[in-house]
Amino acid sequence: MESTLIKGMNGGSVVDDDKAGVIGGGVEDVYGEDRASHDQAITPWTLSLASGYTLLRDPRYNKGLAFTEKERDAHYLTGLLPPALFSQDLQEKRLMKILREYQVPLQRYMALMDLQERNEKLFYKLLIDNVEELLPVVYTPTVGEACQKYGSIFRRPQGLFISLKEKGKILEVLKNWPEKSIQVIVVTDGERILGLGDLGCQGMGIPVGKLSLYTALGGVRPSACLPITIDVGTNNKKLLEDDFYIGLRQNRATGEEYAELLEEFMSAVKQNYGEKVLIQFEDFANHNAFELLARYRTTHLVFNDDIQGTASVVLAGLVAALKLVGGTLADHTFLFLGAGEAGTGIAELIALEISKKTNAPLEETRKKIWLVDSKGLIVSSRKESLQHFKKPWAHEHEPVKELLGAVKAIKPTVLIGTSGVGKTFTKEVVEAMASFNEKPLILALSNPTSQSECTAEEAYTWSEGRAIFASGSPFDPVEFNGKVFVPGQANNAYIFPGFGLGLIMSGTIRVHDDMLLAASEALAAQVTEENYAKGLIYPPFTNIRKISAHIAANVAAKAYELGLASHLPRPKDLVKYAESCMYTPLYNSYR
Ligand SMILES: NC(=O)C1=CN([C@@H]2O[C@H](COP(=O)(O)OP(=O)(O)OC[C@H]3O[C@@H](n4cnc5c(N)ncnc54)[C@H](OP(=O)(O)O)[C@@H]3O)[C@@H](O)[C@H]2O)C=CC1
Ligand SMILES: CC(=O)C(=O)O
Ligand SMILES: [Mg+2]
Repeated sequence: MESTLIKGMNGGSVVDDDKAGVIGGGVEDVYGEDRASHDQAITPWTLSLASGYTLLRDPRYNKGLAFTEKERDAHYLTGLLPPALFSQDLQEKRLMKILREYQVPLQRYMALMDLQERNEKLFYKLLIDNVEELLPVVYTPTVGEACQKYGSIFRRPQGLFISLKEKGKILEVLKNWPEKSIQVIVVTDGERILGLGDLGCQGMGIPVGKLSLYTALGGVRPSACLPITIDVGTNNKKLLEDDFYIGLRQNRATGEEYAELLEEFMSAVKQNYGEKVLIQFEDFANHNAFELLARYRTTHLVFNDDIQGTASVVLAGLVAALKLVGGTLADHTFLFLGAGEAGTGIAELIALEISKKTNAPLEETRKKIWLVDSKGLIVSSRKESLQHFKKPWAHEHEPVKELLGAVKAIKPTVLIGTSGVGKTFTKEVVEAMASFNEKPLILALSNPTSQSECTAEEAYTWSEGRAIFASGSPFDPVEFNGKVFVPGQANNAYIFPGFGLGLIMSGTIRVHDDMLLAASEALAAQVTEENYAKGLIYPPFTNIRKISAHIAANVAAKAYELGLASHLPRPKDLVKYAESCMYTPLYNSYR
């Protein structure tokens, strides 16, 4: 086969003629490319081939019918495409029409994954321009169903699979990944996928989905994102017996065997990608999650989204909600259903924020926060038998077995669901909240929708329209007594993309709790009077890139303040700098 060298961006054959382009999400396309987020120059596509056939199958550079006549000529594409020329906007219009025709959410998910595999820029343009419509497809709730059925819908592998079989050669496996300049890794071991439990290797849908949000919502370029699933087996009997299961067919490795694999992975990542690669732990079970975070937070740039990202987003919602319910955080009483990663992570950040604001010690500020787990209210008489992360919450109180009893005994102003169990905020629970609160604040955070502690309709109806409600997975607006209530989405997707961008653009080497508070503060500040008027405690996702830029700026500012940032000098205007770092999915022209 005769070789023809085709060069991309750095070969000088790509022209930025989209400089003035504006795409959705409220961020102007300053550079037409995401240059400022590059540590090194972009690797161009340099292919040896006889025709442009390969170019059409390279999702990073393929433009499909948007290749111009000149490009078709220059890149051996003539005849490989039908004659029509489509603009990127027309391509988007066509695809959105097709997507809307699918009745089944999983079909939309599969169509979007196919698009990502076929034409990356178009995929991200769709996602950014139609974020509210497509978020529930690439993310919760549909991604949950996709993970459950991953084996059956599997077409082409996405991300990197590292299994127990690769023990001793993880560095080699990392080197198989085609991209060398990685800035964010989202990694799972699949043991606690949303509220759906152990999905083993099929949890891969989560890192893939989270990273597509890193790009669409936070502007981190796709080539810098690496989804990883660590497969140590699964204890899900149904999957082990499923002919189409794609993972190792064995029970989960635990103890030393698990710890050694993770240690090798963490060392290999640092060796291969350096000190500044962000590793986001996602959907690990809590018996590993807390330990991994504690072990690696002083040696690596690590962030646990379920513990820390969730805490930051919920704190933002609570701070914003004060405008509607009044008082300061310290005036409120919090009750959680669920005392795992999300529950105790949020509780700790609320206590920290109150402590910072009031100068009261943490031990004191924790006392207004109560948690219920599967055995009932966490109280001091249970202390001995509690997991370490629950112990700080074992306050003096008589034992209470059920949530309803706890609600009646504690009389919280804020009720937060982080149990992973649906329908647990019953009519009686919501009515009790509404009986002693003028505006009960109710957050049903568990994902996906099937696991939500209650629906938006239930929260508004049972509280007679008085609840301020937000949920982990989205719900449609609800009409009650002639008034339309718009529920917010309390999901860590508001935080992690901007948070990660802030770390990357400042070259930060460690995550500090104050950065979570900084992210929270930035998000809360983005809620407008118009949002409050609708009862919203989060801004809509439509402007998420603008929001992410503000979060990134606040996080980076904190990193510089703490002396943890390495990109010097510090840019003067961090919001503008964050925006200039963001990847935009507009096509380049090829000479
Ligand atoms: N909206 C968002 O952004 C986020 C939402 N989540 C969601 O939160 C949920 C929990 O996640 P995570 O905290 O990581 O999970 P964990 O497994 O760490 O914690 C679950 C907690 O819920 C408790 N629990 C389970 N069943 C019941 C029950 N019937 N009654 C009372 N308590 C119960 C468990 O009790 P015990 O300890 O006794 O077993 C445990 O304390 C998931 O659905 C997840 O999708 C998570 C992160 C972010
Ligand atoms: C949103 C998320 O991270 C979770 O449900 O696990
Ligand atoms: Mg998660």
